[in-house]
Amino acid sequence: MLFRHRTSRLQFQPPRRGEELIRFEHLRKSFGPKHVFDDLELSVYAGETLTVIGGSGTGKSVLLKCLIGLLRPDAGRILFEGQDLTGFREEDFIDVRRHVAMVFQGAALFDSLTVGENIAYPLREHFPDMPPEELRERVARKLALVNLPGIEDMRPADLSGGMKKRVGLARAIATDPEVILWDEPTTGLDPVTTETINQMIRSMQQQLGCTSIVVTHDMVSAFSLSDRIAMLANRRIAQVGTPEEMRASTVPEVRAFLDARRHELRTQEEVAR
Ligand SMILES: Nc1ncnc2c1ncn2[C@@H]1O[C@H](COP(=O)(O)OP(=O)(O)OP(=O)(O)O)[C@@H](O)[C@H]1O
Repeated sequence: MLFRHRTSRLQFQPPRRGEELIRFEHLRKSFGPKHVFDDLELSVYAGETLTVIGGSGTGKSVLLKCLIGLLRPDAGRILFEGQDLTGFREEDFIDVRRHVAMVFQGAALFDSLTVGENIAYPLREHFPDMPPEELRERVARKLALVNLPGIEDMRPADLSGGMKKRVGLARAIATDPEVILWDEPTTGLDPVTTETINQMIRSMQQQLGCTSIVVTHDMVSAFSLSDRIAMLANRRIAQVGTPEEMRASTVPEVRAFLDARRHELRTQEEVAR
């Protein structure tokens, strides 16, 4: 069933898999004297999982925040489905965030609300007319999708770190976004929970056809999850390519970054053998 939502400036036609969905064009961003991006260019295609890697402070989180309007670029354009978001007002970004959902590093759940109320929150915001039974049904469906059925009445304080991340994901996908942004989804998790979260990222792509942009320090996850990997260095994208292309890279910044993490990646290959 379709529900009324606020008048939208964003005209969104779901793109076909493989079509360009997002383009960062000549992006510049500084904080005072600190230049984070200088003429950054990057395209993201519908249905792909793109991982953004790079050293600490290279602007991985800033890139995600610019896309959903939490930060504004100084110059350049961000095209979403061909529409330039840089002229959007704060209220226009509410609609962008219905299509592009961010799963925050710390899950960022409201502790005073139950799990069910946390997941219902964005639905109430975007679909004020949705009847309570439809709300309940959608919340239940999203919890089932993250393999946590029936925990609506629990409180965030009673959940493990991995469960919180999955509830954070259920809330992020409550509005059926086309794009999911993952900010360090596996940081601080043990290997088993890391694999569970990685499976979630894959299943969002396979079951829902979502496009994912993943920011991570975890090279093992980056290489196992991604259709493409983009590396940020020196205020721009140093290279973007498939995991195989990145492994074989001769771009100096990429080579140096990956060589410094050779041990992590070698261990992964040994485990895979
Ligand atoms: N709101 C802000 N105000 C001032 N400086 C900021 C702000 N947000 C980010 N920065 C600066 O921009 C740079 C890039 O930050 P960002 O958080 O995107 O890095 P990152 O690549 O995600 O790093 P990490 O891997 O350590 O999380 C950093 O130097 C950071 O201090």
